[in-house]
Amino acid sequence: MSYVLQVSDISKTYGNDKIKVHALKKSSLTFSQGEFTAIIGKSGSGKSTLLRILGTLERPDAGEVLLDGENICRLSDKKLSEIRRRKIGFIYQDYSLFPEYTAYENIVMPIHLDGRTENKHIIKDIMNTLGILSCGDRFPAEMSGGEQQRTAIARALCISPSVILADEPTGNLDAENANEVVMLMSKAARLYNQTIIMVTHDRQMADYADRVLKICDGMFV
Ligand SMILES: Nc1ncnc2c1ncn2[C@@H]1O[C@H](COP(=O)(O)OP(=O)(O)OP(=O)(O)O)[C@@H](O)[C@H]1O
Repeated sequence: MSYVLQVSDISKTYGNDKIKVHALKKSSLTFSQGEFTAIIGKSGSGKSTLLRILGTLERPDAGEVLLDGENICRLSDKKLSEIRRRKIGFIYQDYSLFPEYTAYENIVMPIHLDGRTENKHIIKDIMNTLGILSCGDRFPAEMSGGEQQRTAIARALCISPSVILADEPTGNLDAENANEVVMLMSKAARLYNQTIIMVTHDRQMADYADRVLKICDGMFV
């Protein structure tokens, strides 16, 4: 079976000779195409460290990460930024939208930054799926938190990345909006066969995922 992401024996240690924090300890995981995975664990268990390594924002001290079969731990910074642009979608707790651009402009920004032109039909289809078709001309300040996060999800989906990494995507939302956002992520994974990995504190949010992984002190249990 081929996997979108294959993580083998990765370790990450922070600190110096006196104080060492083993954030990840020889962790191995695989992620399949179209699978929506939730990663849960207590504060400090290593969730964000893993997501940063999968997102090529940090390198592990040992082990390897294969994205579409390519070891992303050994690539140059230039190649990594290309991979981030084309193969990885990011969703953050604070939405990270540009306030001076409309929802539509925010959504298509990664395509434009890559020097390409968007297919308007595909963008409209994604916006429709996420229930934000009517928000296209609005600025982030004119949208609710839920609408802003759905815009951020559309932005991640529109490049059809190999994987979407979502770090506490519901952290700033009330219960109703949080449920809706995660339900839509689950729907998008199915509809677009999109691999999504979500880190969350919230066990209830994790229930929407196809698979829940628990991390404890840098190890998956
Ligand atoms: N840059 C860093 N320098 C030193 N220690 C770090 C650094 N980043 C993370 N750590 C430590 O590594 C461990 C794992 O941190 P990480 O941020 O991955 O946990 P987390 O599960 O995402 O926590 P939270 O849910 O609070 O965000 C923690 O003990 C943390 O203090």
